[in-house]
Parts: sequence; structure tokens; C-alpha cells
Amino acid sequence: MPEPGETPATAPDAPVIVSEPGSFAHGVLTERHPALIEKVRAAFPYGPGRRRALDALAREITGAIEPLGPDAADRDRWQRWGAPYIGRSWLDVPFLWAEAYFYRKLLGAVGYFDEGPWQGIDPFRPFKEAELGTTEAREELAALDGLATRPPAEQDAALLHGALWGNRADLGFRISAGDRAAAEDTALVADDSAALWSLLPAGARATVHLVADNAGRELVPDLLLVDHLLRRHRADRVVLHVKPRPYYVSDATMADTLDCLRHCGAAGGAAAEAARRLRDALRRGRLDVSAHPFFCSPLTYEEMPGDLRERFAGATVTVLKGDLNYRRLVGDRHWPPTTSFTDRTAYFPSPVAALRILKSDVIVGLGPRTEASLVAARGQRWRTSGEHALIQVRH
Ligand SMILES: O=P(O)(O)OC[C@@]1(O)O[C@H](CO)[C@@H](O)[C@@H]1O
Repeated sequence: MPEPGETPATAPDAPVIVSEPGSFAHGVLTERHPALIEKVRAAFPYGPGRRRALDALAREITGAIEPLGPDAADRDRWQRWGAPYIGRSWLDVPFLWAEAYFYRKLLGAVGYFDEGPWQGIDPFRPFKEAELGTTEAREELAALDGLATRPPAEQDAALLHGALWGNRADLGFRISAGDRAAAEDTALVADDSAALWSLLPAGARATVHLVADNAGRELVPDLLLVDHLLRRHRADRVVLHVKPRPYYVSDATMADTLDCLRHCGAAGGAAAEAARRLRDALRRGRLDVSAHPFFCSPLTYEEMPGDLRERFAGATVTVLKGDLNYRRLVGDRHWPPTTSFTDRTAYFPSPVAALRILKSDVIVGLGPRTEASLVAARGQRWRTSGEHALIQVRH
């Protein structure tokens, strides 16, 4: 049996399954999810009905996966996606599917979909709001004031790295890791940033799709990067993809995007100017926000629907933020880390860039020496500790 945090030996392209003993996935299902149910329950004065539903979900995730109720509008879709899994143990199914279904069920339990007072109320909103109110969030914005006088290459790097490191602002991860990982230095295990900038020379009429991950302290630097791309004419148009509903605790929705714009506006200085330009870009259509249902589905990008594939096909580059998007991009499988990123993402309809803090087992595109030195220093913990990051690009 592997040590906690170690990756068990499995077939190279085997899907990540929750039940793998000692695995990261097992910890998420057996520790993170129950803790999250408790956090949500404590954050809202839900009445007896909603509390009973949360209790039922807490019980269910220790046993067999139940179908959605007969009135759920998306029941058929989930029956289709879940046909091989419904009725089985939550610990006996692919990790990616189990997590997506858990978040769907959690929203169901708090009445998110039902007509009534809790309809549309984001159960994660208090956590997202608290994050934007922190001193760190204010300091990050104040740091922007000095940036405009720096040389252009330094501005590019600072804003790209701001968006990358913003991926630490993942409240789901912090439920498991505490703030320990957030305090440590992040080291890049792959850095294709030069390739990314070469796709976006100033003055080119580029269209950039940015698939956002977390709200708050990740979405703010994402928006600042978008502003920079538009302002420096590295992009003519940006499409920002957000989640159509609350997901993975802190994932960004349209409501979160508006909150971030307000937060930047209220900060004054360079941040407020960026917020004003971004609002203007939204009005003019230079910045478009999209919230496709695919983003809350259990599917990988390889399985994305035709309309979304067509949209991405029009991009000069699609930038995918965060760990979950990475898992969905390369496939949530036990790839050897030296598997080619280019080959794994060849199906994607546009050039693609991944900006991600490493928080789960999946990784490809590493050089053999990089992998060997990471393993020598940390065993397999480097995969999930949140201390390492990557920028990978496929032209
Ligand atoms: O996508 P993000 O916000 O960077 O990370 C999401 C995450 O915290 O949740 C998943 C496990 O629940 C993992 O992919 C990762 O640990």
C-alpha cells in the first residue's frame, strides 16, 4: 500500500478512481466533501427541510450513488452520464464524475434549483466574499499601481504570473490543505510562457478565450490579465468562460465576475481604471462572457459538445486556468508525467495554454530530469501539495 499522498502503481492510461487506497481522490471524497457539507450548513440558516437534505447527502456519500429526484430538470442528462455509476459505491467510480455529481447534488440539497426562497442562492458565496475582503486581496490590487511604469516585458510577466499564482485561491483545496500551501513558494515545473506570448504579438488581431477557474483572488488577476491583453492590443477580443452555476466551492460565475469588477472599482488607482476599461470592453463586445453548461458537466474537453468546440476553434489561443480544467484537458488518468502535452491536447480545436497550480495527481509534459528531481525531493507529494505550478502551451 502506498504512503498517503503517493500515487499507486496503475496502468498508464487508467482513469483516476476514487477507491484507490491512500490516493488524493479518496481523500477528497471521504474528507473534503463531508467537511464542505458541514461548512455550507454552518454558513446559512437553512430550515429543517434543507438540513435534512444535507444530512441525507452526507449519509449518501458514504454509501451508494442515488439518482436525481424525478422532478430534476437535468435528471435524464445525469442518468445518461451516470449510467455505469449510479447504484455503485461513491468510492468505486471515476473521480472526475464523482466530484461533478457531488456538486450537482449539493446544490440540489440546498434548494438551488427549486422554486422558493433558496433558489439561485450560491451556497459558497460567504466564502468567496470573505476572500475578497482580506488584506492580501487589497494589497494585491495596490501593487498594480507601480506596474504601469515598468518595461512591457515585465508587465506581461507580472500579469501572467499573477493569473497563474491566483490559482492558489482555491477554497476547495484550502478545506483540505489549510493555508500551508498558500504560504509556500511556488516553483514552475514547466514554463512555456515565451510560446504563449509568441501567439499574441502586439497589434495582431487575436481572439483569446480564457476559461476561468476560481472567483475572488484568482478571477481578479485573470481580469487584470484580460485588461492588459486588450489594452496592449495583444488581443482584439477576449471571451471569458465562467461556470453557469456554483461549482467546486469557489469556481467563478457571472455574479462573481461582477463582484470582482466592483471590488477593483472600489480599490481606486490602477485597479479601478482596469475595471472601468473592462466594463467598457463588455459594453462594446470586445470582452464577452460565456457560461456553457459543459463547464459543470462530468465530461472531459475531448468530449465537449460541438457548439463549444466551434467557439474554441475560432480562438488564436485558449487559456485554461486551474487544476480541474487541466484534468479535463489531458484526461483524468494516470499518465506517465513524461507523456507529451502536445499529443495529449492534439484534439483541442485551437492552440491551448494551461496555467495551473499542481493540486491533483494528473500531469503530463514534464522532462524526465524534472520528474526525477521532483520525485527525489518530495516522493509523489509534489503532484498534490500546491507548491508547484506550470505554464504549458500547445501551438
Ligand atoms: O481547479 P482548481 O480550483 O485549481 O482546483 C480544484 C481542486 O482543488 O479540486 C479538485 C479536487 O477536488 C482538484 O482538481 C483540485 O485539488
